[in-house]
Amino acid sequence: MQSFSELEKWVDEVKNLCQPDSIHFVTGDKAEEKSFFEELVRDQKAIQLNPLLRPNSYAFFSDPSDVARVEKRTFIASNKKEDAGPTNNWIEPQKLKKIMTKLYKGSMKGRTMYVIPYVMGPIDAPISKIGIEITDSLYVVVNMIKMTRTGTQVLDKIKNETPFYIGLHSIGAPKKNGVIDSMWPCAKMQKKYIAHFPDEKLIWSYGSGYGGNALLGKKCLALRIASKIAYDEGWMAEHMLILKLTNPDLESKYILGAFPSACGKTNLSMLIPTIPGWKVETIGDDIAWIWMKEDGKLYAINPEKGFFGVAKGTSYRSNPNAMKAIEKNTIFTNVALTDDLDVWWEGIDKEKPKHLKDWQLHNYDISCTYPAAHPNSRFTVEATESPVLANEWEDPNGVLISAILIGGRRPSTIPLVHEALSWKHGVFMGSMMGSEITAATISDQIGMVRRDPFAMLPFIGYHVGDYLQHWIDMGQKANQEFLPKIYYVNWFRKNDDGQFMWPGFGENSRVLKWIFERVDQKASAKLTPIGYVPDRDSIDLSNLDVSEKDIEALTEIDVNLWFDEVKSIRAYYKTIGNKCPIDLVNELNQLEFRLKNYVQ
Ligand SMILES: Nc1nc2c(ncn2[C@@H]2O[C@H](COP(=O)(O)OP(=O)(O)OP(=O)(O)O)[C@@H](O)[C@H]2O)c(=O)[nH]1
Ligand SMILES: O=C([O-])CC(=O)C(=O)O
Ligand SMILES: [Mn+2]
Repeated sequence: MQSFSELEKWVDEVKNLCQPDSIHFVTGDKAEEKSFFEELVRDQKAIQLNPLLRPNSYAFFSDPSDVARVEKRTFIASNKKEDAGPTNNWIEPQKLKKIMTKLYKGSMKGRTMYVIPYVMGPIDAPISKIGIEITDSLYVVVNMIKMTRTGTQVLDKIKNETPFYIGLHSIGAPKKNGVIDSMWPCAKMQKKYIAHFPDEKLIWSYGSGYGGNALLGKKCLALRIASKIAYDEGWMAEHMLILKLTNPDLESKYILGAFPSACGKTNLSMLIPTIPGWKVETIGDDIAWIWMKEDGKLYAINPEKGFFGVAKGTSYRSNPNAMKAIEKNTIFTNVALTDDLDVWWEGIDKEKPKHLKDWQLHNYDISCTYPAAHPNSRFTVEATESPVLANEWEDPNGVLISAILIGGRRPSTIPLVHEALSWKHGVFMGSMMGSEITAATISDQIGMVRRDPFAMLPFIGYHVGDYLQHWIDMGQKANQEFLPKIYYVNWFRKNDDGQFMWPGFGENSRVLKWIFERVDQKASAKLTPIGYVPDRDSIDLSNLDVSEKDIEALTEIDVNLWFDEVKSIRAYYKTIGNKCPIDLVNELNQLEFRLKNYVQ
């Protein structure tokens, strides 16, 4: 959409369709946010945490059917089926609109309809995008306020004819007269639809109130729709963290990391190095928008303004900076509650109290054997609460990218780190990336390995083959001298007892240091069929508590396992069909050739 009058017309249409009791335009000011939380507490939708322990913080508890993104109910309704590709659910757009229009009819009865003007990206960055979300969920509103730049200044931009993207969201639970609302009203699973119309750049979401299903700026706009816009316009929207790494000589580089949901982006983006003199600061923890400037170099911005992080497993030991960020002004979803109204989850430092309320607010004591917090429990907090936010985090010029990490949960085969031989080989590595399915998505296959190219499988708004070709093309267009190097990292390799061999978290700084020094051509490496791996002297393992045997295993290349991998990638490329880039098939053939000729 292009103009304020179009916006007014759309708001009016939605009002007539969804029939809310009232309409509220979100202004984004502090007094308004405060009154929203007061209303949420008064209506028993949220619990205010103990202000002495966790000031200005609130806990929400979702319906058990509404705890994560639902990929089965997520649709890319492109005009042509072919454009959605083999990795997306597709429905003919007119048919889907018909189904959803029926559902939206009267869906906001008894509720307020909120209009949220927001911008993804610093307000003046060249690739920032304006969005308008209409929602009937106040939970969504308070989360959007923390996660995006929201408010009246965005409407001013629209009045000045800046184009914008619209998204309609309803929890799909009209209030019935005389019936008391539940704490988290939403629709049944079969009625949830997270729909994208990429040809119109339109988002319709119905029936779920959770995270990436409902905060439409995040996965729906900043990834699925933006990935399609980026493909058409020649830039990239990626599921990546952005960090700033500074060495003891105070030289800095910016590094991106694509890991699937619940695979360590937030943790890496704010880690505290265990090696002296090094520093990591955060630019973003989930999404990066990447573009090429006239100098042929690649730059990135974080389109978000906050963190929607996994709570479970977060502790002062694993991620002290996240723990500090969430000491106040935080929204928690599906965590457990202590008797004195603070939060608790599995993996937090504090010992398990004798009594808790679990994430469904049931009494929970030591006799309970199931987890008290949901594995996908989350915190929402503004980036500015982080003690390690980089100064340039909202520089509209973006930051220059030196290296791109990709990775996931692979219990075997993939070593701790290896460097791509070239950009194309790096794209090959990204294309074959696999990971165990985690609790960030509702699935009956949690724990199984699936291919997840550049951690974007659930977020590519078009054909995966075109997406991979776009990656190759971006590298070809860039100034070759300044192309970021690509690294495959794996913090999750396991030993025969099923234990992680690499301590991870702060110790990952050792790998970051090697990468930093590789970019500067200071660290050495061993050339192997799969790429460059660190040799023993080039990676800093001083004062590290890992056995010789495990270090050996972490960097070992098991040729037989790699032959299995090649076979499996070949089968996977078949599923991409004739749009699978020929360059990637060549890379696969070359990998097989190098493996056959490898003498260890
Ligand atoms: N073993 C191990 N676990 C890790 C490491 N880094 C993160 N984790 C665990 O992985 C889980 C998810 O980590 P996050 O950093 O929240 O993952 P994310 O990629 O930001 O997840 P999304 O927000 O879903 O995109 C948490 O339970 C962490 O404790 C690591 O280096 N080693
Ligand atoms: O989108 C969500 O609900 C949370 C998230 O960051 C992810 O799953 O990658
Ligand atoms: Mn994510």
